[in-house]
Amino acid sequence: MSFNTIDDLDPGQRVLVRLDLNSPVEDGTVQDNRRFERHAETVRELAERGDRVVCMAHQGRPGDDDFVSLRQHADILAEHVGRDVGFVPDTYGPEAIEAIEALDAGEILLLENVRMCEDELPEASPETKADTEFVQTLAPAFDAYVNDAYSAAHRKHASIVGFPLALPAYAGRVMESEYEANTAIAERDFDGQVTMVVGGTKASDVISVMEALDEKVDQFLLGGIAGELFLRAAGYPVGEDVEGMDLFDEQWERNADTIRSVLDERGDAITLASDLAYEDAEGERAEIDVEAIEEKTQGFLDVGSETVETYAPIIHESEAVFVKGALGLFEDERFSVGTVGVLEAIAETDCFSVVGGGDTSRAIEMYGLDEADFSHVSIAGGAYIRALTGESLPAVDVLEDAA
Ligand SMILES: Nc1ncnc2c1ncn2[C@@H]1O[C@H](COP(=O)(O)OP(=O)(O)O)[C@@H](O)[C@H]1O
Ligand SMILES: O=C(OP(=O)(O)O)[C@H](O)COP(=O)(O)O
Repeated sequence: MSFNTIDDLDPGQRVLVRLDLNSPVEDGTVQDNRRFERHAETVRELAERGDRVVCMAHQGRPGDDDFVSLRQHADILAEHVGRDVGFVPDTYGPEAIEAIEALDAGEILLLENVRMCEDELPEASPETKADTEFVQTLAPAFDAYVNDAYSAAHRKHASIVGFPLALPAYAGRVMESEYEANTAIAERDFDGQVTMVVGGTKASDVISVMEALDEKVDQFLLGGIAGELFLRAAGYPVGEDVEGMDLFDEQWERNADTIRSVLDERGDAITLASDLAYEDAEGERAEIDVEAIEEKTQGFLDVGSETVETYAPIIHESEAVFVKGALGLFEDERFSVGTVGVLEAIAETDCFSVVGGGDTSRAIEMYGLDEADFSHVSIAGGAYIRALTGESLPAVDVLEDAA
């Protein structure tokens, strides 16, 4: 390992731990997910060693609906850790410092959403971030900093890259295991067919992975919002916003040229959905062949069953399958057919398989699939993509420099 881990940190200290508890928020309620379960292991280990454990994390971005307090996160984390997790509605002010100083050995505290602090977000160098009031005020209350937030490791934010310059820095268990698994994949070669299932909401993630893994991946199977944008580039009347949506047009403006050129150059390696699913007037799932669509009048929320029947045999023939992003709005059972169908096909084979994405990995537990049927399930989205494409991660770079 190129950085220090908890094994290198003496127990009984005051430890500041960066977690990634960024979660789906539905009607103001934070949804439990794998990130809590995974990070709980690091937090429990530190508490059991007699450390005073202070956690910081983010939720959403200012201006978005899911930009909320971490109060609910503290309760969900506590359930997974099996110990109380205190919460203080402050990031680094007097209230936070007082709560930190009041902790006893083995106690756990979660600070308020770090993105409520002005110094956190604008991306900057580790030196600039280390110099902020946030880092300079909080760091002296601790003996060590542990970064467990692998899924936010691609961000040059204060809580990620600033603290390692101000405190002795270590990687947590999630950081360690995700780094090991995802980096190994980038360096691995496969003899047989390599397939990548790409979907989800972020077209730019999908494009960058398709461009960077051009040589390595033989077949890309598309779905989700990203897949619909590719259908639009292929000439189908879909992939645009209708009825107050804001998922497609802005992404299309930004990415249309790249999507067209990827499709042009790698068309033979790209399979698009042949049918799509939507909600009919009775509120039931209905499907339509893409050739039969004359005009988009409502949202398409999943790929259709025929598409799944095309994708499954391609997966069965593969030696390695990677997944990034869901093929539909799987959180709604009616539109889980594409995502679950593909995951089931992967689980049936003994190919090398990795499922990534904070949201997408949630489908595995939601639909009763067994994590043991996959080689690795990553709780990271953007960071996983960067690792797969061999890009370095700022959080890992600073941990390495610190070591
Ligand atoms: N057609 C669709 N309409 C609305 N949402 C979709 C559609 N297809 C996929 N999604 C959503 O995409 C989300 C996952 O995408 P993304 O955020 O890119 O991935 P991740 O967080 O897994 O990296 C899922 O929560 C799913 O509901
Ligand atoms: O959920 C996250 O990223 P992901 O959606 O790529 O998995 C991370 O918490 C990073 O959040 P951000 O993309 O708002 O910086």
